[in-house]
Amino acid sequence: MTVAEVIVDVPTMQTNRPFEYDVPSNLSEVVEPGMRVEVPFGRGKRKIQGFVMKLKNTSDFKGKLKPIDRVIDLRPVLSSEMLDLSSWLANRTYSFQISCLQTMLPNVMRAKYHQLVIPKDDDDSENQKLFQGQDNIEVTSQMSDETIRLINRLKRQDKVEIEYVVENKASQIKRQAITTTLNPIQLREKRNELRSNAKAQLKLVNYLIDNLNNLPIELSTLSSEGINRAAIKTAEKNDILSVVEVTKRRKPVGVTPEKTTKMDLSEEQSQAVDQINQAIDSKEAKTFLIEGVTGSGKTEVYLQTIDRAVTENKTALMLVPEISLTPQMVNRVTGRFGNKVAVLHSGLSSGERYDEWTRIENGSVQVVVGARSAIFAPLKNIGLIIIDEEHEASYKQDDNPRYHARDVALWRAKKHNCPVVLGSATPSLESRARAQKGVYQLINMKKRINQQPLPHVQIVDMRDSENSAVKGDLSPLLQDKLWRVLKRHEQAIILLNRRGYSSFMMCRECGFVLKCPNCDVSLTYHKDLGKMKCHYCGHEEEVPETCPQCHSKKIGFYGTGTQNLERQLNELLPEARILRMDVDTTRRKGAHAKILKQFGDQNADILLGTQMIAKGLDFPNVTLVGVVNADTTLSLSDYRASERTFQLLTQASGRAGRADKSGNVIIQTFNPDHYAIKDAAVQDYETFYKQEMYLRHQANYTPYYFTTLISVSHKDEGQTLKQAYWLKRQLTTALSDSAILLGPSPTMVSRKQNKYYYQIIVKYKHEPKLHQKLLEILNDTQADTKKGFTVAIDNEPQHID
Ligand SMILES: Nc1ncnc2c1ncn2[C@@H]1O[C@H](COP(=O)(O)OP(=O)(O)OP(=O)(O)O)[C@@H](O)[C@H]1O
Ligand SMILES: [Zn+2]
Ligand SMILES: [Zn+2]
Repeated sequence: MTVAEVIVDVPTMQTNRPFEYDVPSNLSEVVEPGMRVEVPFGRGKRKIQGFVMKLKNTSDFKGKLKPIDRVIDLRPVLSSEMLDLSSWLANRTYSFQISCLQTMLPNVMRAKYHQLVIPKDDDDSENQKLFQGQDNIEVTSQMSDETIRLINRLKRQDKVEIEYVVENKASQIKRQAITTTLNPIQLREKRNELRSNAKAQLKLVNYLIDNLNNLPIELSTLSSEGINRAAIKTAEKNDILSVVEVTKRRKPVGVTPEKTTKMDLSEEQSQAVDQINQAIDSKEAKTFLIEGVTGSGKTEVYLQTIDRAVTENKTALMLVPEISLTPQMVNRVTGRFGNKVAVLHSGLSSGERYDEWTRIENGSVQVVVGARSAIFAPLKNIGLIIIDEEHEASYKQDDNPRYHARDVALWRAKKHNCPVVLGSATPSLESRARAQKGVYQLINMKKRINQQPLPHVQIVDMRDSENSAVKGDLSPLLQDKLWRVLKRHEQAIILLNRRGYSSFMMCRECGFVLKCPNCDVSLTYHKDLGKMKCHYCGHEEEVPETCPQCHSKKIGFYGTGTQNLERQLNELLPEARILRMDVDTTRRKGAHAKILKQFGDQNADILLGTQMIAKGLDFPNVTLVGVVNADTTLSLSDYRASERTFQLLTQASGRAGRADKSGNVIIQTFNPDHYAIKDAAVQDYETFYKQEMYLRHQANYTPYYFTTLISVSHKDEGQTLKQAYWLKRQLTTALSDSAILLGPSPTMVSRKQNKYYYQIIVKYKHEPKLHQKLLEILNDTQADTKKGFTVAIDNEPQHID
């Protein structure tokens, strides 16, 4: 007997474990781990999907096992590595294993697609029997078991292959076309029936007769031949032709970049490359942290180490933040490795994405570049994993499963015995601290390429009378610098910092930001309460009318939009060509790339935008970067506020003066003395790191403490709060005295879709019972599902809001 362990697609706590099913003899040669199957579940005739995790010969189950109904995939869609990973991930992220399994598959495989069986050998007698002259056959649920078995045997004998075909609206264009069932003789008869003054009809029928080999013919083609819709309609009415829809496959557009070759490395680069290559050669699952200033040439280090892996017939995986997955970055990789590269990003239609996934899965590519979810790319024999801009919060998924790509990378590296390279000019404090302890190996790159100096940064104190007197958001100094850049035909980047925007209060006279007396994070305004509130401990107070520090009345909510700023720039510099990049201008597919190309081709002078323009960009003609409002990030109601500010300012400044012209940066702020701003101005990561570590230590935050965020929601606010307090009591019993419990407090938007959200923060160093307790809590809350509670657990949250 063969028994399959199956994870079923019923995302509840009770079903979050493998269920055993009998593999009926007709499927015994078909079912393999990693395939999806359809199984009966529960009472009644309900059929659900599941993933086969394991096959075995015995079962402890006393009764009669239900049989697997049918297989959905004719080949495994997940490897054994991925199956293992899903177990680990589910446990680590407190999510259902079924969600983890599904997360690993490309979107389309969760939706609709066809499987085609294609003969590799047309002359084979069994193939002839199966295909009966057809090019391929589609696998359907009606197919007999016998046929499925035959297909499976042929597949094993390598006589057929199975291809997934996506029914994809995005990558296919539907067009109208005409076709006819009439033969030339019938058509001529029809023509003879036409009146001689029916000129349009005559023309159409003649055209049809001449082009019978080209059917169906698109309406657009006909129209260019001077045949109009009316004529087609009439012909349709007279049964001469019919109008049909045809689909045309859209080829992904993209220019193949010019082939590049290895650059001669700088001293620092070659030291980095040597260390990493050595780890690749000796198959060491070691983690490197490259702390390299902006423009130090980290990308070339990535490329040359990837090259080593590829040369040794291994594969390499490189993650970049979605937003820096620009053509510039992609071209650098494809320019070096050509068609050995697969690129995964959200700009692809799901069909294109699926095609890339297939190329990876069947071993046609050796290098994968992609955003967060590319960490699940089905690569075999991985020799190197790279995470660029490793500090980026976007590497953590916001929804279930709340995984961090870095954790998954480290897990996979251990499986494959390969090094991981984390790179950044501004590493996350966690990673830098791990390097301090020797868990990661630190590689420093302190110099820019070609002896270029770091840009010259000036901090503008917006509290100064000269600056506060200006109408609008641009200080006289920034105005002057912009004007000079234009005159020299160079380019500028203007950053409007929108993070944390307008929910906090700041005094425009003295820069004072209203903070929580207990938690050292800023208070945020809760519209529904009309009060200022702390997201950590729940402390609340009235909205102040005057500044508690200087008693000025200029305290208020603070912020300008990009459109407004664009208008100000236009008024100030009417001759300047300005590109605006924000959520509004980048909504359409490809818009982001288009704007960057326009700027790169120097068809604009100023690129104005939000966070999305701050990192990764490498434009040689940019000599000025202006940050309009450095303070907004600083006022995030999150203990990472200073870290985020430092990172943003350093990264943004790093866009200036990367080639042979030197760069200038202007940072406008109301908090010129803040260490995050001062250290960013001199691009001094190490000094910032020390200061920030000291403060984190004082306040018991990461990386000195682990953090887990637990949020609970329900339609009724009283119920939510009650449940939150119950949760807190549960946790208290399981935790030692050294753990810190904060809350319950309402989240930033405490009411979403008519549900109330409260959260509890656990800070701890070593709590062996916590994990089990959290699983129990999830379980208990699930049992209460009828009452409509949702509990979410976020391990090491990236934002607390
Ligand atoms: N060895 C080299 N010789 C000449 N030019 C180089 C070399 N290495 C890198 N460069 C060039 O230096 C510039 C900066 O390199 P790169 O973009 O990799 O910097 P980075 O370290 O990734 O910086 P950031 O963190 O700001 O993105 C690029 O234009 C790159 O082509
Ligand atoms: Zn003040
Ligand atoms: Zn507080």
